[in-house]
Amino acid sequence: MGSATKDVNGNFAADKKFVVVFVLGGPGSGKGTQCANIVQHFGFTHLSAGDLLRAEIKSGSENGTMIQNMIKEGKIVPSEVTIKLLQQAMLESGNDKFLIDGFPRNEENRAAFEHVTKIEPEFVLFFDCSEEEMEQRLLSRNQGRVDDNIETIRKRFRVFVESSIPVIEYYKAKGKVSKIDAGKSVDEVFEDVKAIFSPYSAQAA
Ligand SMILES: Nc1ncnc2c1ncn2[C@@H]1O[C@H](COP(=O)(O)OP(=O)(O)O)[C@@H](O)[C@H]1O
Ligand SMILES: Nc1ccn([C@@H]2O[C@H](COP(=O)(O)OP(=O)(O)O)[C@@H](O)[C@H]2O)c(=O)n1
Ligand SMILES: [Mg+2]
Repeated sequence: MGSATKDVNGNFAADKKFVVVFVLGGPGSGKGTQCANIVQHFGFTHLSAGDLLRAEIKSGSENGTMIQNMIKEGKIVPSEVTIKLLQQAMLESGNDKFLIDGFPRNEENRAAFEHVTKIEPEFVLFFDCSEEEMEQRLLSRNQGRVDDNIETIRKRFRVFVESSIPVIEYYKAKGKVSKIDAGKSVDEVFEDVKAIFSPYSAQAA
């Protein structure tokens, strides 16, 4: 049970009780799909940075236009915006175990989150998938997303290679990355995911 208290700066500096798993992988690698499965089996709260940013656009926030433009271009929104949304969602959830999906996506995201929250991830789940497969999946995702078109997809692949892979390498050097072959079927991937999360099953509701 987490007592999700904030300190005076509105951050989690004094609270070490949160369990955070970063869920990373290229666009279309299956992060959201597998997080939904993990939530059901292991009692985590799923926070997708992309979903939070899209909700912020819909809410009519003053940052909405900026966020929308960045997403259309496949660019990474400044950390302060995304981290604020993540912190709010963590506090509102009342939970103490989180899957943070699609974050940190670059070095700025990573360093700022660590600085502001003082939270170190338990581990990083990395969904490894070929660009050919991810492209197919994104082009048939059919969620009406402004960034699921071939032009933006190519830009997102470039951002993933140039900015997000270095974050995965950073955690790999710390021995924190669990890499999953995400090119298989949803059920097969979840079998591998389950094996990684089994130490957490005793804590599930
Ligand atoms: N293992 C899989 N095999 C085939 N299609 C998948 C698989 N995992 C997810 N998908 C589909 O691919 C698309 C992208 O998955 P999603 O979970 O949204 O990925 P991400 O969050 O990494 O972008 C969705 O339409 C989803 O239903
Ligand atoms: N940490 C993050 C995560 C997403 N985003 C933005 O949101 C877009 C969609 O992210 P997403 O995680 O929903 O995308 P998928 O990898 O799930 O396809 C990204 O391409 C970025 O423009 C961001 O700026 N910063
Ligand atoms: Mg997603």
